Amino acid sequence: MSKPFLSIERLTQRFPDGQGGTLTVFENASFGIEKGEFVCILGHSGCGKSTIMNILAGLAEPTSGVVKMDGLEVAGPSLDRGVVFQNYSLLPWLSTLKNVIFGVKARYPDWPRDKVEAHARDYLAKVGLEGDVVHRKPSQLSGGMRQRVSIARAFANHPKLLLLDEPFGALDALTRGTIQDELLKIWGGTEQTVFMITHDIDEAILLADRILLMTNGPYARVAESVEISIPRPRNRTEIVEHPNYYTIRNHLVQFLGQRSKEMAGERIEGEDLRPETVRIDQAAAPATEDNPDKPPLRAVNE
Ligand SMILES: Nc1ncnc2c1ncn2[C@@H]1O[C@H](COP(=O)(O)OP(=O)(O)OP(=O)(O)O)[C@@H](O)[C@H]1O
Repeated sequence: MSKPFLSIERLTQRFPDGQGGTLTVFENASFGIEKGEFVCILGHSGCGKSTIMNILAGLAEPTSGVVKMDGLEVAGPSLDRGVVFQNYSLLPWLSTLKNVIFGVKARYPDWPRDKVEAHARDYLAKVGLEGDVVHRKPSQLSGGMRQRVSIARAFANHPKLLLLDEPFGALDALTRGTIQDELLKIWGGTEQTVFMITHDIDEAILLADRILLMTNGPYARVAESVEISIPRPRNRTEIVEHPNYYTIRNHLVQFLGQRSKEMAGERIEGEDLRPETVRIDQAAAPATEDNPDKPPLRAVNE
């Protein structure tokens, strides 16, 4: 089998637990992400999602294991990997436009000034920021606008991998909805691979090709990889009509509400613990007479 674009191999993270012992957040976690995939990760607070993201970004080193992108080991941060955090991380002394230009200049040092500026404006326009607003400083923008700038800045740099750590966590539901749509639009036109942490099940179903489900820690595991068998383009109002929507949603709710806790702390021996692939497709296998209300669910081990 050929290696995926991003390959997480036997990742283990231990921290001192503050009482003279060791906390094992996860052990021998392995999974892959294909080029162009949009993958969300769901799990309860403290299971280790941000730790995984920081390792993928090259901002932290695991206790053991490796991450490879395009076959090369991730060691330290790189412009090939863009990160968007919940707290925006814009440069407060620069205007909106200059915040984006700053990143583009670093990425494409040979581009002439006007090309850099046009490119930055183009990406800001894709998230609905045009006109005078691009000259405002971050402190003069609303939370939703600031997050749009962060997303425009990240996409404008064409990173091979985009890491989003709960980018909409601090936004109200309406703004969140609009920016999710913008994110889908901006991602749809690229080959970009996205790995995103969210706590919002509906957001994950709307955006993702695949959702990774983590059990509670310690010894958390990426237990399942749930394929979102709903065609694109998707939109918030129509997606709920799809026959797979509620079956997938119920599966995720059940995992997070019950199974993630039942499996908590379970230490599984193994060198290479991979998630089980779950495909839920009502259309492919409709409910039968013997089994009228239990949706068919196929779990495939890869
Ligand atoms: N530098 C550190 N030193 C010690 N323990 C740490 C450190 N960083 C994280 N942890 C612990 O590792 C575990 C995983 O933390 P992490 O932030 O990755 O969780 P998370 O799933 O992202 O949580 P949330 O959803 O609340 O952001 C937690 O128990 C946390 O307390």
